Amino acid sequence: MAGGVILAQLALNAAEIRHIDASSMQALQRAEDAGRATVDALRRAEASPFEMCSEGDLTILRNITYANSYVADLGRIEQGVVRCTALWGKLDRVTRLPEPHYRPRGGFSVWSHQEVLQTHYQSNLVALNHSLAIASPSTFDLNRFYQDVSLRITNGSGTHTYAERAGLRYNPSGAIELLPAIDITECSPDMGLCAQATAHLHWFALAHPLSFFALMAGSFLLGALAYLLYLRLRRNQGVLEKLREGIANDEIVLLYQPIVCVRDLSLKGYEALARWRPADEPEIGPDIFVPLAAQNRLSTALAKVVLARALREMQDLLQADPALMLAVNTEVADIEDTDFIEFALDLTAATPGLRPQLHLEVTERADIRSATFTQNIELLRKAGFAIWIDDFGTGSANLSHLSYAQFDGIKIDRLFTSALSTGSPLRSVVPNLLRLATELELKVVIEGIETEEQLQLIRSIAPQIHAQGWLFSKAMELSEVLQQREPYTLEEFGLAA
Ligand SMILES: Nc1nc2c(ncn2[C@@H]2O[C@@H]3COP(=O)(O)O[C@H]4[C@@H](O)[C@H](n5cnc6c(=O)[nH]c(N)nc65)O[C@@H]4COP(=O)(O)O[C@H]3[C@H]2O)c(=O)[nH]1
Repeated sequence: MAGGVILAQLALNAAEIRHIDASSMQALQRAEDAGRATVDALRRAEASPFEMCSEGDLTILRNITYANSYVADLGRIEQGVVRCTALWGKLDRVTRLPEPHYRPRGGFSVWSHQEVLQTHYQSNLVALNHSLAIASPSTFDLNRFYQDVSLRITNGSGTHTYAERAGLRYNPSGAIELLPAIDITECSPDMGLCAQATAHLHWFALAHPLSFFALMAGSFLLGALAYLLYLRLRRNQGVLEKLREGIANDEIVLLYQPIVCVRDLSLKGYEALARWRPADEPEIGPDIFVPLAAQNRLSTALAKVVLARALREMQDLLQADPALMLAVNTEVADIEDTDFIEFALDLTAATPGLRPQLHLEVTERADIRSATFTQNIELLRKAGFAIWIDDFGTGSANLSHLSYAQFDGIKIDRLFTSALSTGSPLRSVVPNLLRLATELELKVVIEGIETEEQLQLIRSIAPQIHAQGWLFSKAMELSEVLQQREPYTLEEFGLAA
């Protein structure tokens, strides 16, 4: 904010200095014009062939005066006495001129009009031999220049002032004069004239109060925005650091949601769903921390702890029932990461027989298609893992995926499941996806079964597929899974065998 005000102040003062300089240049130009015109009028008057103050002479003086806007009157002087003027004619009263105030080069004499005639206005008398020019008060016309600048027209040495005018101020009260007055003088040596312009520099805040307050408000807003941005970055960095520590310190726990066969509702496996339980803080859902990890190169670290924990917690169940599967979520970036592939192979090196029971579900959060992805899918499948495409049919996981690599199955997103029993235009998507899966020999799990009606519909279309959803169970704590509840029955859900 202070920087903005200082810049505005500097800009204002630079503009003011240019303005003062321009004022003195303009005033000097006017003074030169007036000087030349006066000299010209006097020389022409001197050239009059008529007797001094005769009718002919007065006519000549009048004609010169009419044609010259800088000269108010032209007269004749003899031995220091004014004899006549074009305006007044022959003078009865003797008007004796005092000693000239100033004698410029070329035989001229200059008086201040006020000194000679005690007029209230400011002007000059200039004489050359027998001729006298009475300048008009507007000869130097200083009032036509910027009103805020003080102007003074002088002779070259500054001893005679031809005209002067005080400048108005932006800040007439003049309460604050901490800033200096700037004085710029321009001279014309040929004419023996100088123009001096003076003005005080102004405080931006007083000269432009509205702009000042707008600048203050703008700077304040910018500052506040920058501060908020800083806080946000710091908070994000804080959360990220916490997540990094949370992954390392086993704060990522897993819940398990059952997956059943649609035909007879027999239990086919579980999907491991991660939760972040930071110490002394409320649980955080995967919708928040999974994308955060994905955006900050923590995805693989997360995938590793999830896979390791899932295997550690479910190994006994899997070994007890080789038909039971365990789905674990991964990102495309994890599959592309050699570190994760090696980790998965090492982790299961002692129990390779469990690999076909481990279903790695791949979710794509960014559009990444690489040769590494395809190669690693092949590698994992060769090693025995099953690879599934998660959220199939949604924007990020679609048909084009199937061309990258060979997959074992697709998970149909719950978006389409909820459309099944409504008048939604998406209603036909599930039957179409099922046809496609059959053609491509892909296994299918349909997600998000919430109602008996949806289960019934699915059973009528594709009894061979598997399903998961809140109708059967929400994601459960490991302790519940290990209690191994009674198998689901068709009757339980109002279905006939
Ligand atoms: N409304 C409704 N929802 C149902 C129903 N049945 C299951 N769900 C929820 O749908 C999500 C299914 O998981 P997903 O599609 O893999 O979607 C997952 C997955 O993409 C991601 N995720 C979860 N755990 C992990 C993980 O360990 N690693 C990675 N990379 N992603 C994970 O977070 C997403 C959300 O997981 P959750 O919040 O646990 O949400 C789970 C589950 O609780 C239902 O009948 N109705």
